Amino acid sequence: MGKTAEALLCDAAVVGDCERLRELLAAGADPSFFDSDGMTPMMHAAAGGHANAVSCLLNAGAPWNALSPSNLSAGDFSMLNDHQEAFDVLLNFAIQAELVLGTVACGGGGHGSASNEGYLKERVVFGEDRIMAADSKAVMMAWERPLMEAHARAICCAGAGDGVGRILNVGFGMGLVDEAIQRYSPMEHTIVEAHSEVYDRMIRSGWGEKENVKIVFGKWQDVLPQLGSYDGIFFDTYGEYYEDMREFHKHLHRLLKPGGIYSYFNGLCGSNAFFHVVYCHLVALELENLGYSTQFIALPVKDCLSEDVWTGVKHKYWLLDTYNLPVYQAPCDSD
Ligand SMILES: C[S@@+](CC[C@H](N)C(=O)[O-])C[C@H]1O[C@@H](n2cnc3c(N)ncnc32)[C@H](O)[C@@H]1O
Repeated sequence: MGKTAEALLCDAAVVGDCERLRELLAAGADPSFFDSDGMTPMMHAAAGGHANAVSCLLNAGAPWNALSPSNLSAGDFSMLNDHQEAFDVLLNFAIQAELVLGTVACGGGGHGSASNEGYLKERVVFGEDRIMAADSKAVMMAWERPLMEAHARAICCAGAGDGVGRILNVGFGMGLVDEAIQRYSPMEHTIVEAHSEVYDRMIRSGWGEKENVKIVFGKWQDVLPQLGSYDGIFFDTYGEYYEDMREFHKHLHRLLKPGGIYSYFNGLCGSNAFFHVVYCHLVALELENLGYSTQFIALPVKDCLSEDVWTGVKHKYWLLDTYNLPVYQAPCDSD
């Protein structure tokens, strides 16, 4: 029996034969086909570094975000095999697609993709090393402590000399970032928290009595009028979507002082390396358009993430070896 048009498409993609690909596509071969190994023609083209074949398949409607059985996309195959040109083609296409169509690749934002309203009404369970919401989903986990310490450093250590000014943290969770912020003795440290049980726990553990701490209870969306302007801001909520974070970004021009530093928990698409890169670029594009300068600090996380960290957790929200800590600086007055 002869091969199907789709199998031939995969063969042409493996060797990067663009003429043959065009012929087969023109005759109606389906570019979104998965072969018996769960690979699409574009994954084959990307794995072989055939950038022109990747373009040809994208133009024919092949999905850039299809996943193999091991959860790898065409972009991941280009990254894994160091094929820069094929990677660039896929990255540019994915950014354009996400800009137009929104959150195709990853519905969720940083921590969790449950409904925020639903989560805020649920009970949470506080453990030694985690806060859990319903359905065995982790709201926050202690393995992130070094990341939170690095975020605190980024938002507190911007200015030269004069001590640390006014800092805002949105989302208290386990208080890891806030503990780290306190070590810099900021002039003022405002914390926004919307979950009543997390808030009660903060109060019970003495956060309300700290001289430089101001706690604002409520959803950040509702308490914006109570907030001032800050030298450093960290954003890390739960159960919100990328769209919610974008909404928060619309208020940065008022919340962040000129030259101030903004950072957020960068868990966007934390279970797929290529999708994660796409979302790092999307946020950077969005904030650079507003005049912010961007820097990502690469932090290895393999060592703090043994498999048993996730015992009892339904959704492993971070699977990558490197955490990209975002540091955005607001334009200075004179910029
Ligand atoms: C991932 S935890 C934050 C972890 C924190 N960065 C730490 O170092 O422990 C997210 C927190 O955001 C809170 N939260 C969720 N939605 C919120 C909202 N809309 N406004 C303010 N806080 C929110 C959650 O209750 C939770 O305490």
